[in-house]
Amino acid sequence: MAKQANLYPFPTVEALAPALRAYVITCQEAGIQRHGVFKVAVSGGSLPKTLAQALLAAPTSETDVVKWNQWEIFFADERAVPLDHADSNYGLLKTELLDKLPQDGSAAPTVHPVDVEALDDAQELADRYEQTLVKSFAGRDSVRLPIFDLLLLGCGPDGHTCSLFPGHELLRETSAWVAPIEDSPKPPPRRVTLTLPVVTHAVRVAFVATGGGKKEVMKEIFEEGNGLPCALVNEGCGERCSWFVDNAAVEGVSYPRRPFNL
Ligand SMILES: O=C1O[C@H](COP(=O)(O)O)[C@@H](O)[C@H](O)[C@H]1O
Repeated sequence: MAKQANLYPFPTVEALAPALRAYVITCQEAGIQRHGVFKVAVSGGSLPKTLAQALLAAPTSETDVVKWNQWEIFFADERAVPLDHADSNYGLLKTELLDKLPQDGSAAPTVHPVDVEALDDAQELADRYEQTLVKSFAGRDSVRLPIFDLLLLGCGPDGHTCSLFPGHELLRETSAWVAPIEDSPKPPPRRVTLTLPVVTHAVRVAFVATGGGKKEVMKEIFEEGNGLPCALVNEGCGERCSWFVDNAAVEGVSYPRRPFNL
């Protein structure tokens, strides 16, 4: 039987953050070993804050190093708004994390925001972002689907991830890498998102879900699935998928927990 997604619960976000850091650094080292860079896509929402807590912490050993200059950061989804808009996932990551890195060149990841020249046309915005991926991944995967070293994802209270929403036709997309959405049920309505095949093709996928507000949907994802986007990622990735959660988010959820060990 295929192995299932890993569920790692922690008492608090403070306890979760060092484990998330260790996991990301392991993925970073694997990516650098494979192709000299670490290609990671990140979500917006509550993720960047927890990620910053994990990655901005002081190193605890010689190998506990975030090699920012070898990171290539993409966005798992983005809203069609200017990059300094309050709804921008890029803007959020910048405020929470990128602006807090040393600005002297010693920690300068390559960051790939969407092309703001195309904000008025979601299809064009998606096509241009797909071209950004094609350029970055070309020659390496030659190139049915890009293979991210890691996707860092959030889980909405309705079970959405990226901008893939429950029951939406986008869940049936099979050929695009990046797709537009004009009718997101969560505002703002116009967005672009990595598609499900790209998400499930990543080397590793990590969800971060914290707080009691997530516990009903976590129960549904892990006990029933119900075709929820997060459950589809679990099914598509199996053990390549890991969930970093606090106890509040999984209270009452029947699913085997794993102790976090790398
Ligand atoms: O709209 C979005 O929501 C999801 C989930 O956000 P959260 O605040 O519930 O963690 C997020 O992962 C996605 O990137 C964002 O565009």
